[in-house]
Amino acid sequence: MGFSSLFPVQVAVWQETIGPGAFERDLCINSPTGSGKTLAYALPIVQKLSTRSVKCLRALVVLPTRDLALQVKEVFAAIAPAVGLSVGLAVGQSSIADEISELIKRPKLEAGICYDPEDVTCELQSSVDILVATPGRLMDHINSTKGFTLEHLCYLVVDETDRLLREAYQSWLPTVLQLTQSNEESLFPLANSFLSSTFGSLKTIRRCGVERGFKGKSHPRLVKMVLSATLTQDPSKLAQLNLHHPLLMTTGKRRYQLPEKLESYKLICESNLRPLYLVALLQELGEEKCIVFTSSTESTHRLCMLLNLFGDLGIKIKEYSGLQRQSRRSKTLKSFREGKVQVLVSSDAMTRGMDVQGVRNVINYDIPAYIKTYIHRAGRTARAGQAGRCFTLLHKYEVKRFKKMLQKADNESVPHYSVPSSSIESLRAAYNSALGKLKETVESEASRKRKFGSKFLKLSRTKPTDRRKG
Ligand SMILES: Nc1ncnc2c1ncn2[C@@H]1O[C@H](COP(=O)(O)OP(=O)(O)OP(=O)(O)O)[C@@H](O)[C@H]1O
Repeated sequence: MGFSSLFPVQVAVWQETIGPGAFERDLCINSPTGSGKTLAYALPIVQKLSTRSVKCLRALVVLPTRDLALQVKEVFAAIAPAVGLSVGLAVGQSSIADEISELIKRPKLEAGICYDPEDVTCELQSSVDILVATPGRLMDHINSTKGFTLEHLCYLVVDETDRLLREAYQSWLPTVLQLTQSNEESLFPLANSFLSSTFGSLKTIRRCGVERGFKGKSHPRLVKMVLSATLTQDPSKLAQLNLHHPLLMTTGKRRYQLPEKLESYKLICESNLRPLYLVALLQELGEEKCIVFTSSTESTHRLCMLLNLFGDLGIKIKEYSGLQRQSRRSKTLKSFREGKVQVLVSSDAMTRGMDVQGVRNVINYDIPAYIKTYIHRAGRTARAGQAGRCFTLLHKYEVKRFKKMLQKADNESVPHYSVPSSSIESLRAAYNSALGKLKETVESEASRKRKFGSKFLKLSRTKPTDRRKG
């Protein structure tokens, strides 16, 4: 991967997981954004599994979003094949049939014999040793994919833990924990009957020893690693993970820590002039890659439209938000990675975990509501020991709240950043004209939506089959 040495969190996790006494405890890792947490768990898992002799699903990594899962899969894909391990991906908004054929090995067809997918007696095997998944699609496979089993699972990673614990996603966590509990350690004596009735054909109760590929070795339980840059230390929340003598590994005394080379600035302006200040700031930053965060998908959409109506700013600006289709988002992200787009206007869909090389600046167009949000947004820059800047646009009445919020991350003073008033004045005419055009665009969008809505309503009053097509 071109790395010459390990980052501190990678060394610390390696020492805790490899060698005598390894993985005696589950690990809770709280380390700043961009500090290399992905490789910190990927390396020991791949190392540990490198001696396995039978292919089956032994490591599961769960992440909250599809783009994040893709990113983590790439990290595993860079190191796992070297020791003969395969990595799979289970994420929403992609064909489940294609995914199943990637994840499950069909029995070899002998001449003249056809494979019957309904035949429950035929043994299906996993094609992958490591699976990177989002919770929804993971549950789809658990509930309905023949041959998909967590019976052999040795490692469970819950990345962006605090975010994943907040969202229940069809009870994915209790389900995974139930399915991976060995019989003798089961707290639920009725688990077998519960599972067989709840999950249909599922046959995935854990057995120890041979089936998990650790004959004669000392790993009878499922090892868990949970990580975040803002990991919760609330025992009642962590209890959901049923951790085994958990060990907290953290970089500093504080829960919230910003990257060392991050510089935070505040830019004070009147609320109605924020777009002007933003444009002036973007012009100053030139072609440096930048992410502008807003507080909602709606304001992301409008702000991006407004910026693009400003006339030729000489910067390519695109929207990235939960309002868009996944395919559109992925395309935008690719262009941003490749440098074809310089500015992304984003809702919080982008805040967690995304790693894009060369992002030098982050701008909070709206003040984040919580320090956690600030940390994850700002953490899209100043990654991997690089320098980066985070600007927050504030009304003067918000300054006190902002200061208090940043104190939680040990950031006592945030300097002012000012843009020359001449830049603001020179942009006024373009701003007024852009506002006019924005009004027209928003109205025409709304009328298109209304038309589409009434068409959809008409369709929905016809046959149910037509409705599905609509
Ligand atoms: N040992 C290393 N040497 C140099 N670069 C590294 C090393 N390990 C990881 N990196 C790079 O550091 C960047 C950040 O890594 P990663 O995405 O794992 O951070 P993270 O701690 O998970 O951040 P976040 O909390 O935002 O998800 C990536 O671009 C990765 O390629």
